[in-house]
Amino acid sequence: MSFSTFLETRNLSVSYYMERTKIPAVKDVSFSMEKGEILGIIGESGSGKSTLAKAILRAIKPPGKIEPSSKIFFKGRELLSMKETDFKKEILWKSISYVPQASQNSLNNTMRVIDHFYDTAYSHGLSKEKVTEKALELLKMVKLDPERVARAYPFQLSGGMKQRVLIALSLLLDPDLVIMDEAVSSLDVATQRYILEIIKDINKNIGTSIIFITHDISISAYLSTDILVLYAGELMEEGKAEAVIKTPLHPYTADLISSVPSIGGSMQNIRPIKEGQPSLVGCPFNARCNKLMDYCKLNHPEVYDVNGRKVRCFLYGNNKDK
Ligand SMILES: Nc1ncnc2c1ncn2[C@@H]1O[C@H](COP(=O)(O)OP(=O)(O)OP(=O)(O)O)[C@@H](O)[C@H]1O
Repeated sequence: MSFSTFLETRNLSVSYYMERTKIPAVKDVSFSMEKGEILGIIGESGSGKSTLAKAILRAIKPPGKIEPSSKIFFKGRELLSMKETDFKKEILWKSISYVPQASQNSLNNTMRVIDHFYDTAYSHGLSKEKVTEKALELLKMVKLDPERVARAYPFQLSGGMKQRVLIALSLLLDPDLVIMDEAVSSLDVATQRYILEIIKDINKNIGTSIIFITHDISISAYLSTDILVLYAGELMEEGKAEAVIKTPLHPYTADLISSVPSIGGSMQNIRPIKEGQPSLVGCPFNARCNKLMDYCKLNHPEVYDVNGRKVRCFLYGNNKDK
């Protein structure tokens, strides 16, 4: 790891140990991100996006387990080997915070919005005056009427407003990184766009780095500076967003892009992605791939470096004589 690396996972693997089977949800994922990036993590349902986010937050609960070979470096510290109390005191909320999936339900309807800010700040020793001042400033930043919303109960707010409250809350302790899991998925398209603009502004104006998890590649294309594509728990492609969207290298990324009207081109060019389950033998995408070679059926590709892009596909590996 270079000391300038902001976040780096190395061989991160997470499995859920059920009574009879082991579900490997995240497999050997190695990626890094620099400060100031908006990294979009995309993939279909079940591809391991939330599990990856929870691993960085050390929020994996049994039957889930982070495999021992995994490492997560953040600003020069290895997070998984930190004492839990140190992680909670020094990293969580203060350096890395999050907006969880289905987050609108994570607000407590019996507490006013401002009390959620007091609650979050409580264990970090901030005075009530300071928290009030900061909360109002943040509510304004996410384009809410600060005084009115601070006094409101969550049930008095729309879904989009609650989502903005949660984004404001995630910024309370000035974190370097916020992980947002499907933060706009449940909202209508106009509200989504409005919130994506706010997220872009936060990134630009206060420099907060963001990991934005979504199953919708058009959202990622719109928001992200960098994109990481997951399939069946594995990194399939990673690179600068513009390059990934304009010239996708992995057949799966290409299929995701051409299945979406807003970035795939005209309606005539839209192709639905072939259905199928991840394969347990060979390349996990082999049952759905339109560039399938015989070799992919039995062999598992590693991640290849293609001009600074990462891609897990034999089209880019040295597979001659195979
Ligand atoms: N608590 C759990 N117990 C058992 N298996 C789990 C648990 N949480 C996730 N999994 C399994 O791990 C795999 C990855 O799930 P994960 O929720 O991380 O995917 P995801 O890409 O975030 O999907 P979604 O977009 O639907 O949330 C799936 O096969 C899922 O069934």
